[in-house]
Amino acid sequence: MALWMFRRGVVLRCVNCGEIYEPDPFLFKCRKCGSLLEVLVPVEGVSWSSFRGRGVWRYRPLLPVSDDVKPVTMGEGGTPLIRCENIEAWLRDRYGVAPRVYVKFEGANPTGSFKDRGMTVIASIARSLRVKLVAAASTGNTASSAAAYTARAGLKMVLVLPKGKVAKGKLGQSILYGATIIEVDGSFDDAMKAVQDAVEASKGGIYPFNSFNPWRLEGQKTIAFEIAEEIGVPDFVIVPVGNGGNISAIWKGFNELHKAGLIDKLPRMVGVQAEGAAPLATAFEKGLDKPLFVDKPETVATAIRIGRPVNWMKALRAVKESGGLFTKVSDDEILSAMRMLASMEGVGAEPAGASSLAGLLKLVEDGTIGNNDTVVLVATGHALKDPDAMLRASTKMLHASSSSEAAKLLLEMAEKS
Ligand SMILES: Cc1ncc(COP(=O)(O)O)c(C=O)c1O
Ligand SMILES: N[C@@H](CCOP(=O)(O)O)C(=O)O
Repeated sequence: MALWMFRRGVVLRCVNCGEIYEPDPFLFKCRKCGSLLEVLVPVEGVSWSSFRGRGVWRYRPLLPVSDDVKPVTMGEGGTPLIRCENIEAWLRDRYGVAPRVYVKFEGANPTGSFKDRGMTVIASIARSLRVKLVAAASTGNTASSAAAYTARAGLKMVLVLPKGKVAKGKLGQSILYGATIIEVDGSFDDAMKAVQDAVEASKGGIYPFNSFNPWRLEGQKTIAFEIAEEIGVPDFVIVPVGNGGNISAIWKGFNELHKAGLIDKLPRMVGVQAEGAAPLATAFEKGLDKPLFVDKPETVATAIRIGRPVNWMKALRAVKESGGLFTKVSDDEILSAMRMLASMEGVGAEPAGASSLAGLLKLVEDGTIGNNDTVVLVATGHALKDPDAMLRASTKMLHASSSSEAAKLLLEMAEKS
């Protein structure tokens, strides 16, 4: 086993039965009950001054890989945490409520989404293992990120994508980075099943970069580290949820800081799902402790068009343990939030990314979030990922038949303003 790769004291634990395993980069499910695993990293002796440099690798003392592993990195992480004073003023005018609102803009990562945080860690592990073939199912962002990081690591990448359901920017990126692509007739959940089945049958011959691989999620917990280091612990962190990996990783990050004594409280985690793809939000609403899987998920937010989230247990636990909640938003609310974030704050997020703002509006309206609350919206992906959605979200254009007519229109506008 590749024990040299892992920090001393790191173990794997089953999220369901609690069984503990030695760190094994090829173990993705509990041998006893078949549930997913999580990585436990020792936090003793870690202080704020342990962290050096910037981005994901700044937090190396809390990452599970040993110092002998050479990172495959492009400077991912260290994304801007942007105060949204225009949205705050709008909320004050409209609802008489004044929370402090920040956006963690994950679109600023090298391939335009939070996935890069996970991929830098898992690509470093995979390169050290010299794996022969990497695979991932994707709604698009995992694909483009995995394709980029495997290209950089010199690894062979195969992506399984739901045919016709991946936003153009993401598909274009995946092609550009040189991955082999299998388009499957079916949904993301079908693509995911194909990867899980093939990984299991290959007995180590195919290495998965999806979030059922717990080592990948370790990179994503650095979102929590960056937020806490920059502004302390917010009252709410609002996260768009599809497969459920990211919200659980962020929650894990806050917990590690808490355990290390670096923060003295924890945030409430809010998961946002689209109405047409809400297996977790619906279960939460009904007080169930299992998801209500959706066979034909539908939403304009293609990144979270997922009916059978593999990390459902971790995601439900994150929300419940934190005293948080799930909420559902409609496609119209998502597109309107996308427009609002861009036109009021200059932050261009893809539909799934903007759904965190749509969630905030719901929770301000129903009184869950109020005065003096500090809220961080995780804007998970860049607007450029999905040009069709940008065009759907944008306002109508004026037309001029000549340059002189365009100049005339401009002058008329100047007179009126
Ligand atoms: C832009 C974007 N937002 C949100 C999500 C949902 O994250 P998770 O699947 O970890 O719940 C994804 C994909 O997973 C995504 O690509
Ligand atoms: N939205 C995701 C879905 C699958 O990704 P994973 O993070 O669960 O591996 C994507 O971008 O493909």
